[in-house]
Amino acid sequence: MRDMSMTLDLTLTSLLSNCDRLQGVNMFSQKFIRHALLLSSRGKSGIRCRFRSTQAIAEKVTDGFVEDLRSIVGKANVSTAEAVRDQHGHDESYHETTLPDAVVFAQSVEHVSKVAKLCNDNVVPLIPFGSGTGLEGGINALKGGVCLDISQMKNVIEVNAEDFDCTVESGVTRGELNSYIRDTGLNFPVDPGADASVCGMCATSASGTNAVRYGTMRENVLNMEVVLADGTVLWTAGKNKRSRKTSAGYNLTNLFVGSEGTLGIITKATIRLYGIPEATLSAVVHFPSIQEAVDTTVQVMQCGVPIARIEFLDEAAIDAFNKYSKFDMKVAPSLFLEFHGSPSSVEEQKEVVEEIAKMNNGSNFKWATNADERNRLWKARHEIVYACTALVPGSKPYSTDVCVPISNLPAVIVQTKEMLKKENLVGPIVGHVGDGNFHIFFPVDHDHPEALTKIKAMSEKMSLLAMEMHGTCTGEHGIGMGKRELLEKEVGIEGLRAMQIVKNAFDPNQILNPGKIFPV
Ligand SMILES: Cc1cc2c(cc1C)N(C[C@H](O)[C@H](O)[C@H](O)COP(=O)(O)OP(=O)(O)OC[C@H]1O[C@@H](n3cnc4c(N)ncnc43)[C@H](O)[C@@H]1O)c1[nH]c(=O)[nH]c(=O)c1N2
Ligand SMILES: O=C(O)C(=O)Cc1ccccc1
Ligand SMILES: [Mn+2]
Repeated sequence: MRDMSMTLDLTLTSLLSNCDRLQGVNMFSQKFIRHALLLSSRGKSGIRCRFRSTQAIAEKVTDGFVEDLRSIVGKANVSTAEAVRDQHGHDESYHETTLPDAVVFAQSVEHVSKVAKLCNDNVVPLIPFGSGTGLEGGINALKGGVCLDISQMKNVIEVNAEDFDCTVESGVTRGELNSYIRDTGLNFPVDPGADASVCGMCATSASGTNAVRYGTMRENVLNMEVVLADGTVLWTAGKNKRSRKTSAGYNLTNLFVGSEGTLGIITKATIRLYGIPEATLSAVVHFPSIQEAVDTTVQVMQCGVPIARIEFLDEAAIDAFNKYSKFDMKVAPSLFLEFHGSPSSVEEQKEVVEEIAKMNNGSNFKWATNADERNRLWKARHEIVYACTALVPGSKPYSTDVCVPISNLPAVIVQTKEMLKKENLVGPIVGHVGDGNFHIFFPVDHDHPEALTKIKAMSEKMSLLAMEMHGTCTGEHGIGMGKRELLEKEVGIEGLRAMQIVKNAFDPNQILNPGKIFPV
């Protein structure tokens, strides 16, 4: 990697030689900027990073640049059509669309590397696009530029069934992978509700309903092929490596997990697989209060039951769930459970959990033993966002995503519910409560900006409460656009600065997904 002074020189050179960017700035400011840049190049100013992060991005997707993109990936794999740019300018959340100038459909890592180099040389923003299912505006092109869609790279490179691992290209989704490996008796259990790309899941450090048993992406990625901003291709744990453990230097794999497209483009991932359990049993149980449902969860976890799924839905979420997925469950705070293991272990887990739930006044246990019933239940759980969205036609999802140590979960959920009542806000609550993680769903209608202001204030309050209770503002959706202002509060100014140093070292020209993660 280049050293920092060289980086700065390059940045300054490209800034000073591209004065078209300064045209909208008045003469006095232009003079000041030039002077400041020259001073900073001589090490006399503390504003270096500032200019790098805010001024270094050019909007230079000219016809010539688009031709250069076409010469790399072929004419058919570049689009500047408005509909295509629109489709790539937003994810599934409420964040309003911001269009890239061009969309490139990469077919190989060589394409990705050459496109990155071209963008870097021309200081053009580059935004990796997995499958567009994110919930924090991660793919919005805040500064225009090139959206790099890597969803067509769909090879499963290898499956090492005997080692319980496999390597996939960036476009393979978790559903596609699980269909592909079905005959091996293995599966990849990490399951955000959507059929996201595995590499996109690495990029957001995704998890979902069964992280409580199998971990999040962080625990399940062994290695990744990554393309850096300047086109360099590397493997985070070394080429062809897939050992379960390593103490070899810095953990680059973990650095790229959760980097949200801001440090590099993940073109392949080597991930862990698990045996499909011999026996599986699902259940639903209802409670008189949220407190009793969540207390049950805490006690189940504290008893060390190796539960595969323990999901909370409050009465508002159950109501939406019933209406959308045609169930008729009791409208009450509920837990959806799943046990995996040998028949005897599943039976033992069932007995312990049933007893704990009954002690907390859980009732109306319904057991789903056959695969069709179970699949119907979990499909509907995964569609809860759409169920909630359907309550307010024309709305888009705003999700909160706090996560706290399990013993603090009952207090945080109960206080959150009280805050909702006080603010007169409607928001179904669902949670991966075994991990101490839960979401409030807020429907956002962009015709009512005042409602969005209120929702944002509530979301911030919740995040601050979670942090106070030793938790995080995002357990699994990432910072994206929505949580940028909370990052410093969570990791402290020193933590934020360390992250910025890492960002600047990997992406000196600030081309990779600009405007994400870091506060504006
Ligand atoms: C109905 C529903 C339900 C859920 C969720 C979504 C939806 C629609 N999600 C969120 C979502 O599925 C999750 O964030 C995925 O990991 C996003 O993967 P995509 O491939 O869609 O990334 P997407 O294309 O949306 O990109 C997300 C971010 O990652 C970056 N990125 C994507 N691919 C990359 C790559 N190959 N290299 C580098 N950067 C890349 C992008 O630049 C962006 O910043 C979720 N999540 C969760 O954790 N738990 C859950 O329970 C749910 N539930
Ligand atoms: O279903 C989930 O677990 C999610 O993470 C998605 C989500 C988003 C917003 C509210 C509820 C659920
Ligand atoms: Mn979730």
